[in-house]
Amino acid sequence: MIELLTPAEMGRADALAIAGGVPGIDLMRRAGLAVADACSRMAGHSGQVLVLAGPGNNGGDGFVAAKVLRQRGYRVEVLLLGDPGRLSGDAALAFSEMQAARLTAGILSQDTLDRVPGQASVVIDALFGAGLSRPIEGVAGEAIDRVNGSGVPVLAVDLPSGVNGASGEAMGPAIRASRTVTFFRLKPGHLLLPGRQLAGRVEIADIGIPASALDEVHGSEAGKTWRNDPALWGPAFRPPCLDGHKYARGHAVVVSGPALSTGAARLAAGAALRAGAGLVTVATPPSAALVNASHLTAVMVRSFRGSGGLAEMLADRRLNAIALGPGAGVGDETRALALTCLAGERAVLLDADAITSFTAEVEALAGALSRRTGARAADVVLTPHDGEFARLFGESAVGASRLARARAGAQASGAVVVLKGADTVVAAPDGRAAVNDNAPAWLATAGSGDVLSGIVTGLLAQGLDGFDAACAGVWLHGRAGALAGPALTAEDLEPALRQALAEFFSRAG
Ligand SMILES: NC(=O)C1=CN([C@@H]2O[C@H](COP(=O)(O)OP(=O)(O)OC[C@H]3O[C@@H](n4cnc5c(N)ncnc54)[C@H](O)[C@@H]3O)[C@@H](O)[C@H]2O)[C@@H](O)CC1
Ligand SMILES: [K+]
Repeated sequence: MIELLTPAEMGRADALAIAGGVPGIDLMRRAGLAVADACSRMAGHSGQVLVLAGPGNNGGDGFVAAKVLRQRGYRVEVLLLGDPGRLSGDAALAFSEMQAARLTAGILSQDTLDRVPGQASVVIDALFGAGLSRPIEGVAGEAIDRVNGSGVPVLAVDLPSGVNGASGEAMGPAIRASRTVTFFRLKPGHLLLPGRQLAGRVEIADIGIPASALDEVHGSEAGKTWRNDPALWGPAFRPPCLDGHKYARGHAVVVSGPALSTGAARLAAGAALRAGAGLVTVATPPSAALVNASHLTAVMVRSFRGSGGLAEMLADRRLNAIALGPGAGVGDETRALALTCLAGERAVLLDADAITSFTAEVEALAGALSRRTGARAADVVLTPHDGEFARLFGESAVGASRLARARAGAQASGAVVVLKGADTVVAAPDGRAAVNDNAPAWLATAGSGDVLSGIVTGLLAQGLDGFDAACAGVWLHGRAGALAGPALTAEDLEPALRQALAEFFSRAG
């Protein structure tokens, strides 16, 4: 279940299920039951539950849950935002079924705000879900502030109210939930920040939408979106064959910076080797050759002079993946090296200074990419963090969500874009995208990005395509960070990567 559906796609999946003969009220009853089950687990055998219900179908799920919880013996209070007479469709039906079970609703207003959260041991947030269309204001916003300030555990229905399901952005006040029950598939807003933090632990409930609906709705004009998970890229990443040769696993090159900035390239090179590249060479300017050579053992060192020298080295077609950027320095020289890397039939990763060397000149980069030929023409990966992304693509892209920005960047450049952050997004030029959620906060440390570049380059050398290598690299990097644990440094990631790979291969069988 790694597909992510936007609220609009989810609405179409609901509609397809209904058109296929599953009544909408049945979907709502199953949704509400799943919410009631989650609430029972949170509240224990007894307790008081406050249900905040909105005017749409999210509120409808809340009415079903309220009724079920009441029947289970909980004390339940329902406060409805708006006029019950204006409820319509399945929500109106669920409201009357709740009333038939002798549970009435109060109206959420200034007069009833002091009952929020009152004596409740759990608050069910059924104000807004997929239908949130503007920032929450007025009494609903005040109720959200009161709930958030109370410390009472909150169970959100589908999405924490106020969170945009497509982007994870908080549109005005937003519920801070301890748990969220969503339906059929996760939404991008459950993984993108701040939505991920506001949703708490997310559970996915099956409400009877047939899997066939997924084929029709997942991946429309906006492209497919997934949670970054081994299920996405695992099939493309096989362990070495018993009768394999190291040359079959590629030869990665990492370009070193000058004498005083060589550590980044060595971190990347070590990670590329650990990720499984058969051979790894650090390509170094002559001034840094000695310092690189004195620190490297399994990784080879070769010196080159300027972009002409690098082009000569790269004439060896066995060098099938190259990384440039970590410690490279910003300027014309790095830019020329990047164009040299791109002008050949090999996979290329550009990071850090290599990206910044194209500041506001994405057309120059895109032009070089468009001239690429051969089987690996599309295997170019850019790994910017937010600042580097803004420098390359300009401020205009800054307002959009990280998912939309990464997609726009991939489309504008023609490269796979890894927009790094706590919620790293990987996007391909054709619109495919994956959102990563396994990286611990400890991973934000000096040199961590260099290790990521190395892992991705090592995977590119083994023949993974740009999107798979980027997704796998980001996931393995996050997993290595989690295994290395608190207070990790970039040096700790390489041994932890070994453990992450061992885990992955043992699960993949
Ligand atoms: N048949 C279905 O479509 C199903 C829907 N389900 C539930 O239905 C939800 C989606 O229902 P809806 O599409 O009705 O949307 P919501 O219930 O999320 O909200 C829509 C209503 O809120 C109003 N609204 C939106 N933003 C507002 C704001 N900031 N301030 C005040 N009012 C605002 C809209 O005008 C509309 O009346 C899902 O999140 C899920 O919980 C589930 O019951 C499963 C089945
Ligand atoms: K909600």
